Amino acid sequence: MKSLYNVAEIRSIEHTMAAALPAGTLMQRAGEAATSAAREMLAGRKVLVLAGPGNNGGDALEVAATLAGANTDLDADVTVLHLPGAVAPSPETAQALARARASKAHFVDTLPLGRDWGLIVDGLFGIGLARPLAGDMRALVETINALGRPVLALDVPSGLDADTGAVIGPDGVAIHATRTITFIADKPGLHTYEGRDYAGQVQVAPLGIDPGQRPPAGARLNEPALFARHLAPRRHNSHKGSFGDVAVVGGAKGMAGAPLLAARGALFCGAGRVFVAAIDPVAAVDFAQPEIMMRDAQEFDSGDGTLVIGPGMGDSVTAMRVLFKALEGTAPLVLDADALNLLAASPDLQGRLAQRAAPAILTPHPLEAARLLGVTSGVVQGDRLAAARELASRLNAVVVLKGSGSVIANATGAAVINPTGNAGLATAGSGDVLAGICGSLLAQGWQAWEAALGAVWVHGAAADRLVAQGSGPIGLTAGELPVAARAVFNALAR
Ligand SMILES: NC(=O)C1=CN([C@@H]2O[C@H](COP(=O)(O)OP(=O)(O)OC[C@H]3O[C@@H](n4cnc5c(N)ncnc54)[C@H](O)[C@@H]3O)[C@@H](O)[C@H]2O)[C@@H](O)CC1
Ligand SMILES: Nc1ncnc2c1ncn2[C@@H]1O[C@H](COP(=O)(O)OP(=O)(O)O)[C@@H](O)[C@H]1O
Ligand SMILES: [K+]
Repeated sequence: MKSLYNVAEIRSIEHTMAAALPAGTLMQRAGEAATSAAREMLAGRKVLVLAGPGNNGGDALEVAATLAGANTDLDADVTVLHLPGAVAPSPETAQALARARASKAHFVDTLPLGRDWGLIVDGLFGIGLARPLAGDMRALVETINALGRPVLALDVPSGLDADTGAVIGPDGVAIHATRTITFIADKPGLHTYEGRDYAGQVQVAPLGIDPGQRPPAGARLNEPALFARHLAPRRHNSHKGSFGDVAVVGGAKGMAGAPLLAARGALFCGAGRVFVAAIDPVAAVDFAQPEIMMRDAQEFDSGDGTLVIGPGMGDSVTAMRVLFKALEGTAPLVLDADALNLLAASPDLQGRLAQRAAPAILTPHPLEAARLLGVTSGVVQGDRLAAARELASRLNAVVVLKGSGSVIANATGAAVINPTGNAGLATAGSGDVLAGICGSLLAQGWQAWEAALGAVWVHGAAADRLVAQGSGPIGLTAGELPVAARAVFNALAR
């Protein structure tokens, strides 16, 4: 299980472990693990180590001391830019400083110009960052980022909030790392919002702390093990009725494509029968995908089938009526796009959704989530896990808060961050495909929680597959996702 611990949880584990070990052990282990990572990354002799005022700086000083130590086989030329704070360092950091001072590393007060660093080690701030980087510190981070050299961040890229993945602001900056070695356990902020861009490749160094001894984490990373129980091979003796019906309700005038994309997502991920119930019907058949059955939303009765409601649905009276009927019924629901906006405008509909017994998955992007919560999208993005959890608990549904590192949350407070996907998905219609995949898995009998986890994982992996094949991220189209999702899904099911 890929657990994600927030700062409070990490501090508590650290506290327990530090009490059980000789003083300074954890920092020495952090230094050793980071030194191995640094050696793997070296792209030249010259190493710049940035050491801040706290224990993150202590970790960096351990790295400097080892890289430039007497016992090393490395011919590294280590420069330490040490930025002590106003308060005295912790005993372990003081010890690391003494070790570094006694090594061949040379200490400087300002960043030397024009050096072609083979590696920069970022030990400015870790989980103790308390306010935005400002003044000289801000200028230093901007200069380092502009150098474009390989950067190994210790624990967290300096300036990034380890809980939320936001650059600590207002008006803050953060180190752009090539790789982050994070200590004790993985952290949510490295995987969502701005985290993926700033952290680069993430490596976890447990520092000898047995994962089995850690308390359960508040969040985790998505992985197929979380939904694997639904990934059974198909029985020979099956028929289209075995895999459920999906009806996509949407497609107001000028937005006929959105429900078709969702319908294809549903079809290619295995739903038995797929309908589009259009608010403003324009075609009797989709000639590119004739398997999809076209209906008029005003007359359509989906029976027990799963409803994916919202793609391109608009906010007409018809749309409202259809949504109201869906909420009154007992069908499993996926609510996306305009259905979410209509829901946001109606406390009555929100109450009805919360009272329903049948499963529901909501797939808001940050602005849709903000409308539902009555806040700005900045507030949502500022703490994506909290926003997703709050929505899930208010609306008694599984919520997928989309975006880089989509967050899946449920009404009991569980939260999962999805690691698949890439910026190729930042294109019109990819969310429609996701909604269709969610509906497809619900229709095939998956529990809502696992359907959301599976759909988000497969959707992201489909985009990763397309990028690996050269079809993105630039110019990747939503229409390519269903076929790629099918390949990913079948590979998982095998
Ligand atoms: N305590 C432990 O047992 C371990 C701690 N470790 C390291 O220790 C780090 C946490 O250490 P700390 O709690 O000392 O925190 P940090 O080293 O992240 O930073 C805290 C220091 O920075 C100052 N500060 C915070 N925000 C600032 C800002 N915007 N501008 C200027 N100064 C600012 C604080 O006043 C404090 O002096 C972890 O991220 C990890 O790297 C590791 O060595 C593993 C073991
Ligand atoms: N940078 C990114 N990295 C990973 N996934 C992304 C990224 N940008 C967008 N996505 C995903 O693409 C989809 C976009 O959905 P949405 O915003 O609803 O767009 P649309 O309504 O045009 O389909 C979501 O699944 C979202 O998580
Ligand atoms: K750091």
